This record gives sequence, structure tokens and C-alpha cells, in this order.
Amino acid sequence: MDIELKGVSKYYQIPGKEKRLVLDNLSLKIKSGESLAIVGPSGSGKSTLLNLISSLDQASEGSILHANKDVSGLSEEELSQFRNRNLGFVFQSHHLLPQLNLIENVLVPLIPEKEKSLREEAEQRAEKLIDFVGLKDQMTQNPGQMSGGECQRAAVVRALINQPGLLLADEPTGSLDKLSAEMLGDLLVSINEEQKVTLVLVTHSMELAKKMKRVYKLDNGKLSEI
Ligand SMILES: Nc1ncnc2c1ncn2[C@@H]1O[C@H](COP(=O)(O)OP(=O)(O)OP(=O)(O)O)[C@@H](O)[C@H]1O
Repeated sequence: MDIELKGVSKYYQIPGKEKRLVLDNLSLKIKSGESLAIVGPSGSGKSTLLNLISSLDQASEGSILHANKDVSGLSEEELSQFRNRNLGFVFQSHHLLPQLNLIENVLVPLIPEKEKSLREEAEQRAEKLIDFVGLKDQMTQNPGQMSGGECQRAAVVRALINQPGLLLADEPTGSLDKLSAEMLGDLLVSINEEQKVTLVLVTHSMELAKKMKRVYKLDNGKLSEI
């Protein structure tokens, strides 16, 4: 799914304070299957930009097109359906549920209507993906019995369970040690290349950013390719 940002601005208005422009008239095209990193100083608006691309937040000006369609006009229900079907999310924390084991956690976001008729197929897909990320032996373990890096890899599998066209990751290696971060970065690259999932991530880590095909710096509200 191609994504296009056209003249996107975002400002925040806190009562009693001056309006703060965080993203200033940004335009960007992301082709289906690409991988792209957004770096920039703390507070430069990276998460804000990711939230706009994922339709979790709305632009103050401009439009964001997913496969040539502006999703900003959709109702909340349509938007959440759009996100469930098309987007996968990975955050700095894995947010796995401690009382569920790995495969149960991975199956949590299954689209409801898929649950009855296609659950078996989803379970097979989950098992394959768990194998792909090297966690086959931990399939029935709880997050408390897994390392931080393993939990984060499980979170990546969970993000992929509904076969999204776009994977969005906000500081995915931020809570990992160097070796686990390296492994997760390589895993994201192989998912982008082998599963043909478009990948957009935000990071402070240049090591991770450099693994992506394109790297953009966000500073003073503007994006520049580096
Ligand atoms: N809901 C909000 N209301 C008001 N201001 C906000 C809101 N969300 C973010 N901001 C401000 O917008 C700016 C950009 O925040 P954002 O979290 O996007 O930056 P970031 O580049 O992701 O930062 P970091 O690297 O530290 O995570 C910050 O100054 C932040 O305080």
C-alpha cells in the first residue's frame, strides 16, 4: 500500500499557551514494500508523525493518503477497522499480557470475524511466524519466562498476525541491549524484505536507522533525507 503525505502540518494548542507547530508542511511518498526510518532530536515530532501516518491522530492541515485514499474522513469505527486490517504496531515496550503464553498473546489482535472460520489458519500462520523469529521453543511460555529481546520479537509477530501491509514501529529497540537490538533490527529488515511488509520506524538509534532503505531526519518541523 503506497502512502502519501501532502502538505501535512500539526500543531498543538495547550490552553493559556501559544500554539506550537510540531510538523511544518511535510510532503512524503512511501512506496509499498519500502523501509524508512525517521530520526531526530527528542521532541522533534517523530511519534507525532507516526501517529498521523497510522491515523491514531489527525493532521491540523494537509492530507495523508493510504493507497490514494484519504482516511481522515472515516468514522472512528471505520478507522479502527482500517487499522486492524492494514496496520501493525510495535512500540518500545512489548505490552504482552503476562497471563497469556506466547502464542496466545500473538493471537490476541485477530480480527473478530476471522476468529471462527479462519482461526486455524491464523494459528498456523502464528506458528510459522514464531518459528521465523526464532521463538519456536518458547511457544507456550509466558512473557515472564522470556527475555526482553524475545518478548519484543513476540510483539513483532503479534503485529503481523492480521497480515498488515504496513508495519509501524516507534523506538522498537529502545528498551533492548545492544545484541538484542541488533537482532530485532535484522528481523525487521527480513520481515520487510521477505514478507513484503512496508516498514516505517522512528528511532534514536542510527545503527537501526541505517538498516532501512531510506532515512529521514525530522528537525524544526521539517523532514530531510539523509
Ligand atoms: N497531545 C499533545 N499535546 C500537546 N503537546 C504535545 C502532545 N503530544 C506531543 N506534544 C509535543 O509535541 C512535541 C513532539 O512530541 P513527539 O512525542 O512527537 O516527539 P518525539 O520526536 O517523538 O520525541 P522523543 O524522541 O522524545 O520520543 C513535543 O514538544 C511534545 O511535548
